[in-house]
Amino acid sequence: MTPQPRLEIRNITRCFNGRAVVDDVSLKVMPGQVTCLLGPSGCGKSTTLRIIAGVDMQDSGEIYIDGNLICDTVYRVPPERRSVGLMFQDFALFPHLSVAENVAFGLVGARAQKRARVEELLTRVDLIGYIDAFPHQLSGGEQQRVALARALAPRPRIMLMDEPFSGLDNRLRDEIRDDTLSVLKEEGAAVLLVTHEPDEAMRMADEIALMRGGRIVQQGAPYNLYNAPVDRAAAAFFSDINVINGKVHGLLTETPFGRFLTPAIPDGSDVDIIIRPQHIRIDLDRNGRGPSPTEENGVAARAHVHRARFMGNESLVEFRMEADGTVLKATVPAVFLPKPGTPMWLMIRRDRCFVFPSVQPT
Ligand SMILES: Nc1ncnc2c1ncn2[C@@H]1O[C@H](COP(=O)(O)OP(=O)(O)OP(=O)(O)O)[C@@H](O)[C@H]1O
Repeated sequence: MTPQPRLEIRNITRCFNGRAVVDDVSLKVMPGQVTCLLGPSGCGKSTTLRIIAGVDMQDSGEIYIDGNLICDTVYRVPPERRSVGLMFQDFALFPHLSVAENVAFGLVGARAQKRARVEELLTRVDLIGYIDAFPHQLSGGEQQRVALARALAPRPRIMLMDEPFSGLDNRLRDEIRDDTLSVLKEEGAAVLLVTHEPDEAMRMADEIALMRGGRIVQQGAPYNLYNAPVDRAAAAFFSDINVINGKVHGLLTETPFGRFLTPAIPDGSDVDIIIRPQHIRIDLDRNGRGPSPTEENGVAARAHVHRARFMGNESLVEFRMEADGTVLKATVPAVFLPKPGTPMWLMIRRDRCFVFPSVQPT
C-alpha cells in the first residue's frame, strides 16, 4: 500500500486579473518530510501557500489533508480547523505577551498541560531561560525560534513557512535553519517551505518543487534537481553555468570539446551544452600542445585567460575560447591566478554536461 500523503494539492489554479499566477499545481508532502517550493520572485509560491492555509481561495483544484478533502471550489474547511501551523517572515510575536504566553496562544486545554507543552517546546528551541521575557528583549533569531515554538505548540499536522529566515543575517540564518530543521523533524509535521534561495532549499528540503511562471517545472530530491535539471533555466537556478553552443549534424553535435551524441535532438537544431564552472578542468599549454583526449573529459580546447579573481574559498578564472571567442568560467578550489592572456587548455567533465535544445535566455 502506498503511504498516505499528509498534504496533497491537486490541479490548483488561481487567477488574478485574468492571469493564472498559480497554474495547475499538484503536490504531495509526506508526514515528517520537508518540501521546498523554490522559485524566483513572483512565480506564485506565496499564493500557493496562502491557498493551502485557507487565507486565499483557488479558482479550481482540491486540497486534501490525510486523504480528506478540506477544500475545493464548493466545500471549504475554515483555516483554523485545518491543523496548519504558519510561520512567515513578518508573522510577528505579540509584543504585549510574554514568551510563554506567545507560545501558549493557540493552545487549548488545562493550564498545567498547556504549561508543560510550552516548557517542552521552549526547551527544544533552547529558550527555556527566556520563558518570562518579552519579545523586545530577544534578538531576531531568538524571536524567530519563539515563533517556531508558537506555530508548533498545537501540534499542527502541516507547517507552512514562507521565507521564514529572510529577516535574519547570514551567519545566524544558517544556524537557525539547522536548529529549525531538527525541531521540525522531531515534531514530525509535514512542512511546506517557500523560498527563493536555492541554498536554503538544498539545505532544508527532502524534496524541492521548482516553480516558474505559476507552474511546477521539476520536482524531486535536491540531488536530482542539481544533477539532472529539466532545462537550461533549471540548471542556472542552482549555480553559475557555462553554455557551449553547437548544431546537430545527424546524431552528433560538434563542439570545440569534441563530438557529443545528441540523438534525441532533431538534425539541424541548435544545442546548448551546459557545464558548471567547477566541472571544467584546466591544463597547462606545452608549446601549443595540450593533454590527450580521454573518455571522461573528451577533447581539450585551447583558451586564453581573460581574467582571474580570488573568491575566498576558490579562484574564478574566465577564459576566452580560441575556437569561437566565447568566454567560459572555471573555478579552482585553491589560489590560482594566472595572468590575462596566458594560453591554457580546457576540458569539460562529460558526465557533468547537460544537453538541451537551444533557447534564448529569458
Ligand atoms: N491579491 C492579488 N491581487 C493581484 N495580484 C496578485 C495578488 N496576489 C499575488 N498577486 C500576483 O501574483 C503573482 C505571484 O505572487 P506570489 O506572491 O505568489 O509570488 P511569489 O513567488 O511568492 O513571489 P515573492 O517571493 O516575491 O513573494 C505576482 O505577480 C503578484 O503580483
